[in-house]
Amino acid sequence: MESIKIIIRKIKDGSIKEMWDEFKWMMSYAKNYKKEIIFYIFLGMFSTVMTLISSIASKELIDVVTGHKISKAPLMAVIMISMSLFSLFFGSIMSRITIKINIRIQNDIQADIFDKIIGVNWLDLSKYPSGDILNRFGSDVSTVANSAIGWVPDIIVSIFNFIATLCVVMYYDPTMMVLTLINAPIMLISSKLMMSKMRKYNMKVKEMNSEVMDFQTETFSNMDSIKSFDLTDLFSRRLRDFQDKYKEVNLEYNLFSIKTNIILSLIGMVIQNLFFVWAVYRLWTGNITYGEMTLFMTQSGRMSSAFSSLVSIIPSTVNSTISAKRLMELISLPREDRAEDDCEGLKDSVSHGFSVKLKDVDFSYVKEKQVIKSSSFEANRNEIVALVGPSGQGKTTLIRMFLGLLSPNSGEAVLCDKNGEEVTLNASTRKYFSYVPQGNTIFSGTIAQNLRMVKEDATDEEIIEALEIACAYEFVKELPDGINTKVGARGRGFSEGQAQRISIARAILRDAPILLLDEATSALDIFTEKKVLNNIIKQKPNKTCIVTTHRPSVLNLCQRVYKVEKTKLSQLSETEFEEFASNF
Ligand SMILES: Nc1ncnc2c1ncn2[C@@H]1O[C@H](COP(=O)(O)OP(=O)(O)OP(=O)(O)O)[C@@H](O)[C@H]1O
Repeated sequence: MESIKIIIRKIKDGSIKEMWDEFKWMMSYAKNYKKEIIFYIFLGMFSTVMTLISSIASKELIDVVTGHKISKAPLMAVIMISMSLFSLFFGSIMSRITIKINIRIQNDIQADIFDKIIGVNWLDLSKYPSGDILNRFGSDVSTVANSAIGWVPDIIVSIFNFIATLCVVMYYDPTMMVLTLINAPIMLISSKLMMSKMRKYNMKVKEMNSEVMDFQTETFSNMDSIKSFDLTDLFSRRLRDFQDKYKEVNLEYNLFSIKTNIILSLIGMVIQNLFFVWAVYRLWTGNITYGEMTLFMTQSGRMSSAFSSLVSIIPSTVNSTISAKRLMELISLPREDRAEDDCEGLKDSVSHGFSVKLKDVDFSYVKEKQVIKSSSFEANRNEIVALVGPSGQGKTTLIRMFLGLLSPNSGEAVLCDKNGEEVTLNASTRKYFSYVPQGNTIFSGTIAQNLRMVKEDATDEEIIEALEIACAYEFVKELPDGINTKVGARGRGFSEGQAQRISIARAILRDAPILLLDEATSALDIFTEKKVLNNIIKQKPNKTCIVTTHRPSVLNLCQRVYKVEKTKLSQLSETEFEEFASNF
């Protein structure tokens, strides 16, 4: 009675329903491979039939040797050997098909999930640590892909195997069949009881893996700081702490698995021994032949292995549904708003330039902390407009709003063409912006490849022109391979100021009407900084340039300066500006 109550509780706590939804999601990927999967199942069943025929042939052969049906001997030997060879052959084909489909499904799922993840709303995705995303993208995708191909076919083939073997046993001795079936309800009830605990442990292990991955990515991308602050011992200790936690979680899960395995194996052993005792008894009483006895023993082994593979589907099901759950969570995050149609009308005015406007905007990342409140802003074509203010007051937040990565909680953020037509800033207006973020954003490849990322068909001359405007060509031309010089990830091999100028050149090559420079000239000397900004305005007419800066040298080039402080964005008057600049 108690166990029935537990089962009902498990069903009610929703883990079965949750798993069913996750299963359906995984299977949606397998749908595209119906034909291959059906073929795989067919081969699996065929191989089972071959093995059964081979077992029956071996029974006959034993009967021949022990004095029965002597005339059938050569035929039985041929059948037995050829069936075993057939089954070997089909086993190899199946393994080949499995790997082929598996790689294709894995690539499919990975590509699909990758597209979905990069299409997710920036703010929602930014809440996940990059190590966690990497772990989900790597290990969870591969688990789901393996299950999409292996799961259903394996269940079907194992059930077929079980039933076919059962039929053979029933044909020779129905009591044996009953003994075999005792296994089933016991195994099913115990696996059901294990399910929710297994899911809990599995989730814990996966979360731990994500934490470790996050720690590793963070450590290796901040090696400079770790070494310069002499933090190597600290990070070594942290790694060991993670390893201890990892060990603890995994060992806990392993202990649980061992306990459940022992219970299931004991049940299996009892049944198998009952089976054996019954077969010996039947042989002793002369009801079966030696051949039948051997057949029962091999079939009992086959049935228990078919049953174990059915039971082992349970932990792998838990593992893959948890992976599916983690991936579903990522891809079900809200997608970016791409109101493509709204910005259709802007296409023709690109060469005339655009204005960017904020109208009475409020924004907060989290409810408790307002970042921008009742603020307005305007930057027009042929203008350099500065955003200044103390650190952490919201300058980068405003840049994210211009890029349509963030939307105001209230008020309007719009792009405006020369005729005054306005379009709300969103993911599809992003193409009208060139952005140079804070920090190093160079990718591995050559300098030319880095620039061509934003304009695939750019000629060498266009690349050189952009590098010249960004004052980068003066050092690039001195390099032995010029624009084809290799750059390491994050600009390795170049100084910060050089990497910044390559990033600016890339933004210039994109030739978008609006250029956003977020502290993008911070590593340049004052002279080069001024030269870069002057070049942009002179050589690229109708551009709107918005810069965030802490340096007064840039401010003198700006038509307007906005200060962000204490949630307010306010335009500085000339006197305020002079006062502000003198306080630097
Ligand atoms: N992804 C985020 N989630 C939650 N809060 C954030 C996030 N990014 C920034 N903030 C908060 O928003 C505020 C403004 O940050 P922002 O990066 O816009 O400042 P900033 O003026 O550009 O600073 P700095 O001059 O140092 O670059 C800060 O208090 C910061 O803690």
